[in-house]
Amino acid sequence: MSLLSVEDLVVRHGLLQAVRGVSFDVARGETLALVGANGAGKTTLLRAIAGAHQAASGRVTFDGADLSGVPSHERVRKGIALVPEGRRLFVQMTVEENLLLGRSADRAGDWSVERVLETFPNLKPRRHARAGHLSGGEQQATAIGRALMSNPDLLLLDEVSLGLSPLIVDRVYASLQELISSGTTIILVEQDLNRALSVSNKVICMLEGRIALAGDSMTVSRDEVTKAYFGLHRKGAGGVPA
Ligand SMILES: Nc1ncnc2c1ncn2[C@@H]1O[C@H](COP(=O)(O)OP(=O)(O)OP(=O)(O)O)[C@@H](O)[C@H]1O
Repeated sequence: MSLLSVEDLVVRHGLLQAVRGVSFDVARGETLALVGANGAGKTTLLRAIAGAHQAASGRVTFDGADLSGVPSHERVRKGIALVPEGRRLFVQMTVEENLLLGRSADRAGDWSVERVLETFPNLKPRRHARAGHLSGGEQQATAIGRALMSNPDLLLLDEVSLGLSPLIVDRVYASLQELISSGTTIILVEQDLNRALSVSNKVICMLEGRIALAGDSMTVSRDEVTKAYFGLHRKGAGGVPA
């Protein structure tokens, strides 16, 4: 049975349909990369799964339970944790205090402040620093750590590399790789196609609110994804922009 099942989901911002009838499944232990151009609907889809944005129609089923009408804080209790774009840390609070907020879901599991600091060693010396004083990479690690502290079954990561230097992105991804190896189920939105394909088992490319391409990350070609990204696959156009 799938851990997450999304069926014909429609999500609106006012009159705009940002997600238009999207369906897919994620099995336990899988990593799904969501790619697509700006405005394709990736963030809106993640937020709808997390319950941060209400769907207009369709269904999200998690671990066999229909989540329709279930508010976001209840979804965290059920095991869905979102690391939002822009991190959204409490800047006046320390790293440790931000991490401990993840505990409010009160879910059983192995994640502790110590384990987060082991996973993200760059945070160790910053444990008592205010989040507002951290570098971008340290903030990102804190945001992921805070989500892990809820002992999630499903981790939703929205553009974790945004605004970070390539070196720091490498570090964040090295830590993510450990999470993936330990069996955490992840959906991640990533702009960098190579990174998205290398870290995931499955990839979905969104275009204007719809799934333009869904495939196996190992077998799908970069060209196919790039074409789907630009909507060239359905127009039958030949070349892929450089
Ligand atoms: N709060 C909002 N109010 C109105 N429209 C919105 C809102 N958030 C997103 N949109 C619109 O919904 C569509 C999907 O946006 P969304 O942020 O989900 O896309 P995305 O693929 O995550 O893009 P990005 O990479 O730019 O974050 C876009 O047309 C966007 O302008």
